[in-house]
Order: sequence, then structure tokens, then C-alpha cells
Amino acid sequence: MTASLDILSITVYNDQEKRIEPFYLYSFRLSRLVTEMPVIRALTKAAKQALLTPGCRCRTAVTAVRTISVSPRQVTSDASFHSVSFSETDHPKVLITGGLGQLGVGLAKILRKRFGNNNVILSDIRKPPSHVFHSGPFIYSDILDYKNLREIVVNNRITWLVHYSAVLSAVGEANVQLAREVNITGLHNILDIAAEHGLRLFVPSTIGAFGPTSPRDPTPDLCVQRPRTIYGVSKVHAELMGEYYHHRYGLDFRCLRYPGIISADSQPGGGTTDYAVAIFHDASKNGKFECNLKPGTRLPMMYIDDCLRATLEVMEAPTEQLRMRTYNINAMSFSPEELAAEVKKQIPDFQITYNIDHIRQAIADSWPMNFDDGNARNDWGWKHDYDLPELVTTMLNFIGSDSRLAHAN
Ligand SMILES: NC(=O)c1ccc[n+]([C@@H]2O[C@H](COP(=O)([O-])OP(=O)(O)OC[C@H]3O[C@@H](n4cnc5c(N)ncnc54)[C@H](O)[C@@H]3O)[C@@H](O)[C@H]2O)c1
Ligand SMILES: C[C@@H](O)[C@H](N)C(=O)O
Repeated sequence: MTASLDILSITVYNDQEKRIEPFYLYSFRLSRLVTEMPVIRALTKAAKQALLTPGCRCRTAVTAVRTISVSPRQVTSDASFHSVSFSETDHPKVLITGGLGQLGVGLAKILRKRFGNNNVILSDIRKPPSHVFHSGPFIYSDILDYKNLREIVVNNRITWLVHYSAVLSAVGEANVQLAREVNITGLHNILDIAAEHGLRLFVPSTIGAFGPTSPRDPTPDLCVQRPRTIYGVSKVHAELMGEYYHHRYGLDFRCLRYPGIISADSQPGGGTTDYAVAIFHDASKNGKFECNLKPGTRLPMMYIDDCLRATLEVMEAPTEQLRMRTYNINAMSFSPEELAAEVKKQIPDFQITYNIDHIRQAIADSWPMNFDDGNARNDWGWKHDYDLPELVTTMLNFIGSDSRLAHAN
């Protein structure tokens, strides 16, 4: 027997028959009981009452705009049903959205190593560079196109969805509308697709999901979250919606709050922590760097290999180890002056200057300085490999050897 999750749109028309913004109700149905279910009747009635003020001659129309089929297993709150949507002997079939950003290509590489090249599909709305296109399956996918997403999931028999598409903190402040669309509307599509098809869903959150009223040193998993960026607001929304879908519909939602991620062979996509990547390229090429954050601005950071390994580990963790569905993870915390001092140990002539970007500075000043990831360490054994000295050595070696190679060719 299957149950269906209906998304009902209640549209209100005013007395000139002009459409007022619709809003949506979610409800379950079992076969033809749909319209008879008391919950739908009650919600519809409440909505109509709320919208129809005595002086307004409005009428309403209730329509099902999207039907989500879920197995009754997913409707239970019994956590032991949540994790297995594919046979344990099979490899998962993974789709990565927003896969051409800083993190996606690296994640595809480690997942392909583990599950086989053809079992991991990278997707994005951008054109892939040739080495990415030829390294494994790539398809176009716009997360704002629900039908396109569903087609991809169905045609490729996807069982895991890693949702990396996002507009990051600094770009988001410059384009709030776009950030709202991609980070909130896009997430709704992803949640519905994942619930409909019983997928295991990973959505990354961020240190940016905290704000100036959160404890900043250290920041625990559970505390006040009142971020001041659209990026942060959308990530708190993602955490809460994912956890709600988990409890309400049994969605196997897993979420890690990443610190600023540092990588050598992929570029960051417009965040506040981007300086900690750019510094290595400029130090290696020119021996100097102009930093857009103040010297003492301390933020949690992580080398990309640790971040991607954590992602695989939490996706593979047995359900019973996950006491929570959203975890902080961390590796180190440093400020620009501390990072510069470490770089100087390897490039003695290195010079850092400061030209503050006030938008990024305000964002950084509202974010955690240290991240408490004790729950991840206790529950599913999270452990980082790279601390600050190792990070600096690895980054400079990688970028140095890369530019030596470029010079030789
Ligand atoms: N990189 C970090 O430091 C960091 C830290 C914390 C959390 N995260 C999170 O990890 C995820 C990946 O981060 P990243 O650094 O790779 O981001 P990024 O900005 O580098 O890449 C995001 C990708 O999303 C794609 N995208 C935008 N709109 C889309 C749409 N409508 N449909 C499909 N794809 C779309 C972009 O083309 C881009 O390739 C994001 O959710 C981000 O919030 C990243
Ligand atoms: C921290 C993270 O979410 C991202 N690198 C940003 O700065 O926006």
C-alpha cells in the first residue's frame, strides 16, 4: 500500500477575480480518502477563514499542485526505517547538484572511487570544463526546475542526493533575490524530490547559520541562530526543513555545518572565507597578498579533504549513530595574521596588507570564532587530519607544483 503526500495550493481571488498569491498546504492521503481526510478539511477551512475577512468578497480555489508518493515506511517516526532506500549490497547511485563549485568535483572524485565512476553523477547549470566532462557522468540540472530534477532522479535510479547548489554569503548579500530563489525555493524542490523517491539527502549548512547573538567562542550545535545574511537565513531554513521532513515524513536527511573550506585546485564561489584560499595563490605567485578582512578576524576553517571525507562518513553512518540530523564539524580556527605568519615560515619574504571589505567584515564579525564539534566526534567518530601547519604546507606544495608544471609546459 502506498500513501501520497499532496501539496495543495490554496489560491485566493479578490472581487475583481484578480489572483492573490497562493499558499501551500501539505497533507497525506490514502487512496480515495483524500478529500475526506479530516486534516485536509480542517486545514482548508482554517485557511479559508484566515483569508476571508468580513469586508472582503474573495473566493478561494484549492488544487493539488504536486503529489508526492511515499511508502508508509517513510511516514513512520521510527528512525530504524529511515536510512535504507537501496539494497545494502548495492552501491548508492548518487546525484550531486551544484557540482561545478568549489566542492562538487572533489566530492565526485572520492565518491566515484568508492562506488564506481558511473554511480556518481555531477550536475550543474554551468558548462563543465573538459577534464570534468571527461572524468565521469555529467548532466545539466537546474534545481529550480522540479520536473527536470524528478526526471533525472527517476531515469538514473538515484538513491543518494548531495545538494551543493547554493549562492554563498557575499554574493547572496549582493543579490538577495537570487539567493532566496536558489537557496530556499531550490531547497524545497530538493526536499520534495528526496521525500517522494525515498532518497538519502545531504544538505550542507555552514558557520554562517549563526549570527551575532549566538555564542561565538565556541559555538555549540544547539544555540540561538539569528544570522544576518540571506545565506545564513536560508541555511537555518534548510536545517529546520530537513529535520522537519525527517521527523514528519521519515526523510533520511543528513546535514553538516561546514567551516570555511580551503582547496587548492578549485576556486571558492563568493564567500566571506575566500581570502583563506586566495592568500595561497597570491603568496605563491607574487609573494604578497591584500586581505579583505581585518588581521584579527578569527573563523573556523577546514582543508577540503577533511570536509569531503566527513561528508562521505556522515552519509555512510548507521542511522542509530546519528543522535542529531545536523552537526557542526571543525578542524581549526585562525585569523588572517595567524595564517600569514604560518605562510611566512615557508615564504620568508611574504607580505600581507589589509584593505577591508566592510560587507564581508560585518559578516565575519557575526560568525563563530570557534566551532564546537564534540557531538560529531562522539556520535559518528568525526576526526580531522589537517591542522594549520599541515594545511599551509599542503596548499603551498600543491599550488607550487601546479605553477611549476604550468611553467614547464
Ligand atoms: N565552500 C565553503 O567554504 C562552504 C562552507 C560551508 C558550506 N558550504 C556549502 O557547500 C555547498 C557547496 O559549496 P561550494 O563552495 O561548492 O559552492 P559554489 O558557490 O562554489 O558552487 C555552487 C554551485 O551551485 C550552482 N548553482 C547555482 N544556481 C543553481 C541552480 N539554479 N541549479 C543548479 N545549480 C546551481 C553554481 O553554478 C555553482 O557551481 C553549498 O551549499 C555551500 O553553502 C560551502
Ligand atoms: C563559510 C561558507 O559558508 C562560505 N565559504 C562563505 O564564506 O560564504
